[in-house]
Amino acid sequence: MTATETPNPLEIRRLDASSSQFGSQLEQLRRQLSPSGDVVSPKGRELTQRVFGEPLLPSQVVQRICDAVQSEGQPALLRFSQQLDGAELAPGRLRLETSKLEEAHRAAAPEFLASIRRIRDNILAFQSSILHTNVTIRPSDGVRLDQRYVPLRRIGVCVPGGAAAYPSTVLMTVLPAQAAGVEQIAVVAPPTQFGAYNPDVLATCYELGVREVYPVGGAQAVAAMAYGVEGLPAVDKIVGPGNLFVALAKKRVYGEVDIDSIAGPSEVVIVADDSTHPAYTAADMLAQAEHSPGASLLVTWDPQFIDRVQSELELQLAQLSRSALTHDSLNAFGAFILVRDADQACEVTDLIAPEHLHIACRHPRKLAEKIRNAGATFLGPFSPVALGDYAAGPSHVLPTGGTARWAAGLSANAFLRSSSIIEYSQAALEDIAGDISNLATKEGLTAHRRSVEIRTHSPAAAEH
Ligand SMILES: NC(=O)c1ccc[n+]([C@@H]2O[C@H](COP(=O)([O-])OP(=O)(O)OC[C@H]3O[C@@H](n4cnc5c(N)ncnc54)[C@H](O)[C@@H]3O)[C@@H](O)[C@H]2O)c1
Ligand SMILES: N[C@H](CO)Cc1c[nH]c[nH+]1
Ligand SMILES: [Zn+2]
Repeated sequence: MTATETPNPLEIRRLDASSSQFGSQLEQLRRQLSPSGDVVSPKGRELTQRVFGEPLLPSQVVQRICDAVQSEGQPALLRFSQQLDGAELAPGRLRLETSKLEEAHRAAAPEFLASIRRIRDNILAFQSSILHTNVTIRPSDGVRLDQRYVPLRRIGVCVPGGAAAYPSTVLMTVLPAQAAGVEQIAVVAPPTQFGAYNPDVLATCYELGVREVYPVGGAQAVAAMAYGVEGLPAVDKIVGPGNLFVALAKKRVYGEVDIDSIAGPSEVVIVADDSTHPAYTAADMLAQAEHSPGASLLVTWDPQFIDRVQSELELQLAQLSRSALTHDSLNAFGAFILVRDADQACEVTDLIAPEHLHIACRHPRKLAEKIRNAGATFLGPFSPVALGDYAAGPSHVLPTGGTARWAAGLSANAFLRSSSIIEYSQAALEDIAGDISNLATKEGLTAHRRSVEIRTHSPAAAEH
C-alpha cells in the first residue's frame, strides 16, 4: 500500500439480540457459514466461468468434477488439476517420489522436527487413551455378546494448500489414524507451495511414516480417492479439512466411502466478558480470520467490551503478516453479537453450533455445561484455540458450518469400525424362541420363525 492509499475500514457487523431483526440477522449469518450456503468469492466465480464456460454454483461445479473423475478416471483428475490449479502433472506417476519426502525431512530444521515429535507424543497420548476397546457381555447362561472394533484398512487425508500450509493438519489426521491401527494412509494436497510441494508438509509426512503423498487437491482429489484412479487406489474413508469445494465433494462421495465430517472454513465463537483482556480476544479473532476465510464471532453481554476489542483489532491487525487477508475475512465473516446475559450467550452459541467455542468469562466450565453444540471447547483466558490447532492432543479437524449440532470432531475412534458378535447355546435359544416366534408371526415372516423352531422344537433339535 502506498502512503496516499487508505485501508478499507474494519467494519465488523454488529448484531444486537434485543433488536427485532436479530432472528433474521443471525439466520443470515448461519447460512453464510453453512456448507450448503453455496456462496463463492468473485475470484472463484471467475474461475468457474473460465473452466466450465458458465456461472455454476459450487455444488454444481463439484457434481461435474466428481462425475467426470468417476467416469474418466485419471485423465479427468489431471485435466482439473491443470484447469483449476495450473498444474501439469505427468500421467505416468501421480504419487510423489519417496525421495522428495526424505529430502524435505533431511532439510528440515532440527527445532521444527523436535516440535513435531513433542506434539506427536501429545496427540498419540490423547488419541490412544480414548480408543474404544472390545466389549464382551454374558447377560445369561449360554449367551455371549461381543462388540469388536477393527481399524479401517486404507484411508485418505485431505491437507489444505490454497491459502496456507498445514503441517499441523498432517499431525491431526494421520496420528489419530495410526493410533487406531490404520495401515494404509494416502495424503492429498493441492499442487502448490502451500500444499504437496511444501517442505514442512512433506517433512511431517515423512516423520510420521507416510509415504503416499499425491499433489492433487479440491473436489477432484476427493473424487479420485473415493472412486480410485490409475495410480491412486480408492480408500475406505476420506478425512480432513478443506475449502467449500472439498467439503461439498466429501458430502457428495459419502456412501461410496465414509467421511469424517464437513470440516470447512474455520470458525470460532468467543463468549467473553471483561474478566479477559480485550487484547486476548482480539488476538483470538484475528487468529481465526487469518485462515481466510475464517469466521470470528464474539458473543458478549458487555457493549464496552466490544468497543475495546474493536480498538485492539485495529491495533493488532496492522502488525500481522497476513493483514489484508485477515482484514477482509473479518469484514466478510466476523460479527460482534451483543446479548442480554450469559444464558442468552449460551442459547445463541447453541444455535450457531460453532467449530470452536472459546469461553473466556467468569466460571467458564459452568457455562460450558449449558452449551450442547460445539466442535471443541476452550476454557479460560489461557486456553486459546491455537493450543488445540497445534499441540494439545484432540484433533483440530472439527465440524464446521453448524454441523457440530450432530457431528463430532475427528478422533482415533473415527478410524475404527465396530461389529457385533452373537453366540447362543441351544438352551439359551429355547429360552427366547417364543419371543422371536411372536414377532416373526406379526411380521408374517414364517421362514424366520421356522429357522428358530427347527433348532428348538423338531426332531433335529432333539438330537442335540
Ligand atoms: N475445520 C478444520 O479442521 C480446518 C483445518 C485447517 C484448515 N481449515 C480450513 O480449510 C480451508 C482450506 O482452504 P484452502 O484455501 O487452503 O483450500 P483447499 O486446499 O482446501 O482447496 C484448494 C483447492 O480447491 C480447488 N478450488 C479452488 N477454487 C475453486 C473453484 N472456483 N472451482 C473449483 N475448485 C476450486 C482447487 O483445486 C484448489 O486446489 C480454510 O478455509 C481453513 O479455514 C479447516
Ligand atoms: N483452526 C484450524 C481448524 O481447526 C486448524 C489450524 C491449522 N493450523 C492452524 N489452525
Ligand atoms: Zn487455526
